[in-house]
Amino acid sequence: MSPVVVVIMGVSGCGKSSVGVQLARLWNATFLEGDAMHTGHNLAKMASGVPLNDDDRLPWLLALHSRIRRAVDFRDRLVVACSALKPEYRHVLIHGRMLSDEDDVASETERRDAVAFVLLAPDVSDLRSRLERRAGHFFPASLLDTQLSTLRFEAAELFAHEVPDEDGVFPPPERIADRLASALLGSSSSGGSGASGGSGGPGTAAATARPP
Ligand SMILES: Nc1ncnc2c1ncn2[C@@H]1O[C@H](COP(=O)(O)OP(=O)(O)O)[C@@H](O)[C@H]1O
Ligand SMILES: O=C(O)[C@H](O)[C@@H](O)[C@H](O)[C@H](O)COP(=O)(O)O
Repeated sequence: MSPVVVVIMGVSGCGKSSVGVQLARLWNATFLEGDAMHTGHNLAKMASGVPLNDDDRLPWLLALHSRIRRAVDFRDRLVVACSALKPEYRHVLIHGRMLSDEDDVASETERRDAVAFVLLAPDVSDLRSRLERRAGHFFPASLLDTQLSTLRFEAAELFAHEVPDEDGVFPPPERIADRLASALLGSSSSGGSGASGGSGGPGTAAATARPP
């Protein structure tokens, strides 16, 4: 199954919302801002400088899962901005529960293939200055380190992994969105899963095709 849902993931300030809005426009999808679905408790906790834990995040991830599930079932394109920092969290987004023994059965694979994860990973110095410049947001720059230490992923989980180019420049949101949209439109017209034509090198949107 080609992707129906794209989750733009990564730590705070990496550009999830900026890329997500533009990708949704180009790919003709609905955009869902994950932060809009946090509980008041979670927002207040982060605003007070305390990072969320697994228990705080679970209801939020389940709420996002129900939107993702509906999009997959109805094949309604959806782009979601969500930190999705751990493999366990991404599993909840796709399947609506934590990892379990049943996870490798064929029906689960189809659902997994319908959801593409795109990791945005600017340099830490870039992230820090973006967060320090971002006025009026509930998320304090002081929490960036906890986000970076919580983030875990394997290349095979990702549809694309965006990093700075060889000159250390992170691409603008428009360029990332453009490349993602081309890869997604290519993957749906060819009927295949994952991105096609990526070089696999750093800085390449859609560089990492999902394994079959
Ligand atoms: N690719 C980019 N290059 C430079 N600045 C960016 C880029 N993407 C986002 N920004 C800026 O970084 C800040 C955080 O972006 P945002 O999209 O809100 O990130 P997130 O949703 O991941 O927290 C904003 O001020 C935004 O304008
Ligand atoms: O899982 C979490 O700890 C939060 O979701 C966190 O990752 C998110 O980043 C904040 O909500 C800040 O919002 P932005 O990511 O949009 O800056």
